[in-house]
Amino acid sequence: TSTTTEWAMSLLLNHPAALRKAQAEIDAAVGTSRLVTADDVPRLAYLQCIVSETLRLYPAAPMLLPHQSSADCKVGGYNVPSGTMLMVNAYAIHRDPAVWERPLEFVPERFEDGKAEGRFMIPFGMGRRRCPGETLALRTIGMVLATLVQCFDWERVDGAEVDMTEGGGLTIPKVVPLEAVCRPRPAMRDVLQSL
Ligand code: HEM
Repeated sequence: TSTTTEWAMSLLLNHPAALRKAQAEIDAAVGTSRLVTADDVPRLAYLQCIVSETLRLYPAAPMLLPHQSSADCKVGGYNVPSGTMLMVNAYAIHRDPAVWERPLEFVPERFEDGKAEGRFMIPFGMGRRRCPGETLALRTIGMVLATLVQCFDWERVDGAEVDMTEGGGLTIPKVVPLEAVCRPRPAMRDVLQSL
């Protein structure tokens, strides 16, 4: 959850227009006289698009978790004997140019108005062993992002692009942890001071 939030904020810092659009959406839906709440998050359609696009580009478990075939089976024409360890490359599936236009670019709009419906995305796996923490994770990421975007103006350190190098392994950490400059938004000062 924290890794995905860090990728999302990194992407927003490198795409200030998307950050402004998310802030405008929250201002219109929630205003600046109170903090965004968990009940608001489902109504923040663009914010959800940002989370989806982040999970498409940087799925926290890029190879899902290892599975093992419980019986001999055939997958995509390959014979898979019982007891074989199987890895699913969700990272490659999410960046497949046959499925996604401009697959390497951050374009949250591709998820707007159900446009991406039917496209195959599996950041939480699928089937019986699908991630049971999905709802909690999506709610947490949505709430944290919405609060950070509503309460603060964000800038890159010295204006330099945020480094997006990906670390290897079972998860997909940022090699260079995100550093950013945040300032309380003047319109939110009263709300923040009353906390
Ligand atoms: C962005 C956040 C998260 C992502 C991307 C994610 C992704 C995944 C993936 C890909 C799997 C493997 C699914 C498969 O075997 O095909 C998994 C399994 C699992 N996840 Fe998550 N997860 C996230 C957050 C969480 C949270 C917050 C919790 C718990 C509070 C959680 C609990 C679990 C558990 C217990 C399993 C094992 C399920 C099983 O094998 O039956 N996950 N997750």
